[in-house]
Order: sequence, then structure tokens, then C-alpha cells
Amino acid sequence: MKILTAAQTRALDQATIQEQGITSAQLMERAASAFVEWLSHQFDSNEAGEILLLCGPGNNGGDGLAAARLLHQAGYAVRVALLPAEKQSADWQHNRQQLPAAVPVAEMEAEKLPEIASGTLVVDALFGTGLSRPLEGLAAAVVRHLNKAQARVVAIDLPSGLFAEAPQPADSAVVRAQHTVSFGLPKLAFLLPQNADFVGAWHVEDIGLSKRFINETATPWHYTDAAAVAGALPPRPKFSHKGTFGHALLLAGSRGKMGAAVLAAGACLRGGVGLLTAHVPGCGYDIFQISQPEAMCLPDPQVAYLSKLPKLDAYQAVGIGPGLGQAEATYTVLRKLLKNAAKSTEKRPTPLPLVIDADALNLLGSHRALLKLLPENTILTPHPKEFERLTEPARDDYHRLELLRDFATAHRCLVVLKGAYTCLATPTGELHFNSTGNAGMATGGSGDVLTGVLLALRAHAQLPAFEAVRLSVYAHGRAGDLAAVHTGQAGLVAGDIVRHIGPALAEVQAQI
Ligand SMILES: NC(=O)C1=CN([C@@H]2O[C@H](COP(=O)(O)OP(=O)(O)OC[C@H]3O[C@@H](n4cnc5c(N)ncnc54)[C@H](OP(=O)(O)O)[C@@H]3O)[C@@H](O)[C@H]2O)[C@@H](O)CC1
Ligand SMILES: Nc1ncnc2c1ncn2[C@@H]1O[C@H](COP(=O)(O)OP(=O)(O)O)[C@@H](O)[C@H]1O
Ligand SMILES: [K+]
Repeated sequence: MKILTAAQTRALDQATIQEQGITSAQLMERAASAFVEWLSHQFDSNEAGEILLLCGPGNNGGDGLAAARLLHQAGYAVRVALLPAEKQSADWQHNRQQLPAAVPVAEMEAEKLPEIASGTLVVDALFGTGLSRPLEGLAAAVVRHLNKAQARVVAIDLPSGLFAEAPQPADSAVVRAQHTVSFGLPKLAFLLPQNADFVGAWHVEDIGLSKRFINETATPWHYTDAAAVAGALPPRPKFSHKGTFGHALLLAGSRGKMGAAVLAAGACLRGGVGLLTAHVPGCGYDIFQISQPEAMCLPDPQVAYLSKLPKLDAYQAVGIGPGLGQAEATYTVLRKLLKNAAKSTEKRPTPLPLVIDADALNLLGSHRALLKLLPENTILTPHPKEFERLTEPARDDYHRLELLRDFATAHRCLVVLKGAYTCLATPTGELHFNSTGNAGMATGGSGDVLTGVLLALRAHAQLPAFEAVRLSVYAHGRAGDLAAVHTGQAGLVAGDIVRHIGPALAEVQAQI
């Protein structure tokens, strides 16, 4: 699914109107109906009580006025508070006229802000994608007044005062909604942690916007939903054998952190790899062999950390990092790996696919000269702190996305910035936000599991680099979601994700 800018969204509305031969008021009616449908599923008229709709002067306010009429017709008690303005949009005026006289309407004033009793259900229809500057004056006062009330707030399209794809100046007035109900496509603002308190839970309702326009519109932002990965994993051919699905090498573990190696290996095996060899420090040999009998194991001569790089000829992909530690000798292993993976051989004309995680990322961060050695299409999987060590502290989440895009294009890598909406940046500068996963995955070892899945799918001969990464991230989150059904979020541990990778991948295969 694409994510468009506010300007592109306006053009999408216009394209829909022209293509489908409808009026803008009819499109607004669709939006308001979709909103009311959502609201009535969420709250019946008893649960809702009297609904207060705060309506601005533009089409967002027009949506609010149309919703007030539809809610009134559906038997809800509603009242409307209007934000005064010099001019209102044409569709606003149309819906103002359509509002039944039985619906109480008041104009807000600085001295007379609407009373909002605790628990009131408030619909925020002040401003949407047409917000052109931070709120001030009466509009800001209304928003601050609303945020102080103990209300249940549902925003139409965007919480008022929030920009759709840019940061707010500090201390701007922005509505804090529990729910945001938007139309057609998600907005970039929904996916960033800094906006979580404003957006609340977000929902996207289909209002039949032009598919042609969406297909033809270029954007760097994408949202990986089930449709994006459907059929991405080819079925296993009847006469396949273990050599068909690649031999992966995992370099992981140090004293006290062998669990990370075991989890990554388990995930790689469940990710469908043909063969897996793990190279682990001497102290981890027994631990690994006993916990992962399906994998082969090469012990390092050093007891507590990795000091040697095995020969790479046999492998189709290499993962390095989980539980690795940052010993000087391990840094040398990483440098050799980068150099050797970049070399082409007769059997392998392109660089050896690499997945770099955890302490291997931290070693890159503390020895930045290594970044020049990264082979094209290398996968890096930092969480925000690890990413900062590779680049610089971000001013805010939007700036972090800029840094991410710049890093991926400069180093021609696939960078997986982990979080609630993990963001995959490609060498061409696209950003793909993942839709799966849950807060239960905020637990030690979840990232090691992702590395294992990436390693398996990167060793898979039939998956191009980008598809392998997008699918891995999606399946990892989906495995977490399937696991949480059984464990609950608090009870979820990384091993539960491993156990659900198989079902998550099977689901993707079934969705063709
Ligand atoms: N057919 C369609 O197009 C559909 C659109 N839909 C709905 O329309 C919404 C977009 O509507 P919109 O473009 O009218 O913008 P909206 O967010 O209502 O605000 C614009 C008004 O606010 C004003 N204003 C801006 N910033 C301000 C500020 N800081 N402080 C004060 N005023 C400020 C601005 O004035 P100006 O900037 O010109 O001074 C203008 O008057 C979209 O979010 C969705 O809900 C759906 O119905 C689907 C069909
Ligand atoms: N709130 C959340 N919602 C969805 N996914 C999450 C959430 N928190 C963490 N995750 C996922 O869990 C993984 C955590 O990785 P990481 O921070 O490296 O953990 P660790 O180092 O303990 O393995 C990432 O893939 C991340 O996307
Ligand atoms: K709004």
C-alpha cells in the first residue's frame, strides 16, 4: 500500500471525482458515511451518549457536519460546535445547509468554549490534510481545552493540528485522539512514535478512491500489508532437496550471550533454510549443539568470543551479530567478512549476501571506516540506538527517516530500522513500513529472531534481496502476532516468535 503526501491526497480526491463522475460533495458523503459506520460499530447510541462534533471551516469540518447529520439520522444524540472563520469551503456550506434543525449548533468563542463533561465522546473535525500552519488563537485554545477535558476523542482523517508528513514545532496545539479514522490510505504521521499520543489507534476506511491514480503516483513511502507480500514465497517444489534452499552461515554468540545465537539459528531453520552452520565461540559449542540439533556447528579456537572467520565458499548467505560481543578479535572477523564477501568468485559473481545485526552493527559504528567495505545489498538491522551509533542523533522521527534514507542510498544497503512500524530503507531511497507485530515483541531476543529469518530468506535462491527482506520483516511481525494469541503480549518471549514463523510463512504462501 502506498502512503501519499497531503498534496497528493488532495489530487487523489480530485482524480476520483473526475474519473467516477461524482461531485466533491458525494465524495464527502462517502467519507462521512464510512466514518459513521466505523463509529457506530465502536459505540452504540447508549455507549456514545451525546456526541460533540467540533467542526472547522474546511472539508474536514464538512466531513464533521455530514457525520453529524448521519449520526442524528441513525438515532445518536449530537451537538455541533463550529470554529468561526472568514470563509468556509463549498462542501462545508452544502453540509451546513443539510444539517437538520433539530441538531443544536453553536459557534465557538474564546470566552465561550464548549462544555466538555468527563467521558463525552468528541469528534474532532477541525482540521485535516488542509492544515497549512500550526494552530494559534482560538483554534489552538479549542484544542488545548479539548485535551484538558477527560473526553473520548475520535479524530476524522487526522488529529487537528497534526501535519500529515512533517514535524510540528514544539508545543504546538495538537488534538490527542484515542482513535483516528482516515480514508483510503494511511498517513506518514501515523507511523511515527512521536505522534502516538495524538493519533491513538488509527483506522483506514475504504471510500473507493481512484486506484489508477494511486498506481500512477510516485512516492517513497509504502506500507507493507498482507497484499504486498502475498505470493512472495514460492512453494517448495516437489523434488526439492536441502541444497535447493541454500546453506546459511551464522556468526553469533559470546560468553553469556549464547541464547542470541540459539534464537537466531532457530529462526533461520524455521525460516526454511536448507542447511545452517553456526560458527560460535568454544564455550558455546555444547550449548548450541544441544539446543539446535538441526544445525551444524563450528567452534572457534577462542573460548569466549569469535576470533576466526571460516571459509565462505560453501554458503549462500552469512548473518553476523546476535550476541557477538565487541572483542577486538571479533572486529577483525567482521572486517575480513566484509572484504571476502565483496570479492566475486567464479561460482558467485555477485557479493555474498550479508545480514548484519546487534554487536556487528556496534562494531561498524565504532569503526566507521568499515562502512566503505559494505557489499551492495547488505542488510543491516539496527534499532534506533544502533542506528544512531552508525550515523548521528536524530532531531526527531522525521529527521531519523531522512538519515535512514541517506544511509541506505549512500551505502547501497537495505537498512531495517526496527520498531513498532519497522522501516525498511532500500538503496534507491524507498521506505517500506511494516504493518505486523505487537508490543509483546518488545522483549530481549526478538531482534535475534528477525536476523535468523532474514538469513534464511536471503539464502533462498529464488528471492531477490528486497523481496527477501520485506517478507522477512512482515513474517517476523506476523509470527509475533500469532504467538501473542496464545501467550498474550506480556507473556510473549522470543522463542514463541520462532515457533510461529512456520505458520506465518504458510499464511503468506496461502495468500497468493
Ligand atoms: N473531496 C475531498 O477533497 C475530500 C476531503 N475530505 C476531507 O477533507 C479534508 C481536507 O479538507 P481541506 O483541504 O478543506 O482542509 P481542512 O483540513 O479542512 O482545513 C482547511 C481549512 O483550514 C484552514 N486552515 C489551515 N490551517 C489552519 C490553521 N493553522 N489555522 C486556522 N485555519 C487553518 C484553511 O484556511 P487557509 O489555509 O486557506 O487559510 C482552510 O480554510 C480531509 O482531511 C478530509 O477530512 C474527505 O471528505 C474526502 C473527500
Ligand atoms: N512495540 C512493538 N511493536 C511491534 N514490534 C516490535 C515492538 N517492539 C519491538 N518490536 C520488534 O521486536 C524486535 C526487537 O528487536 P531488538 O530491539 O533488536 O531486540 P533484541 O536486541 O532484544 O533482539 C524488532 O524486530 C522490532 O520491530
Ligand atoms: K481532524
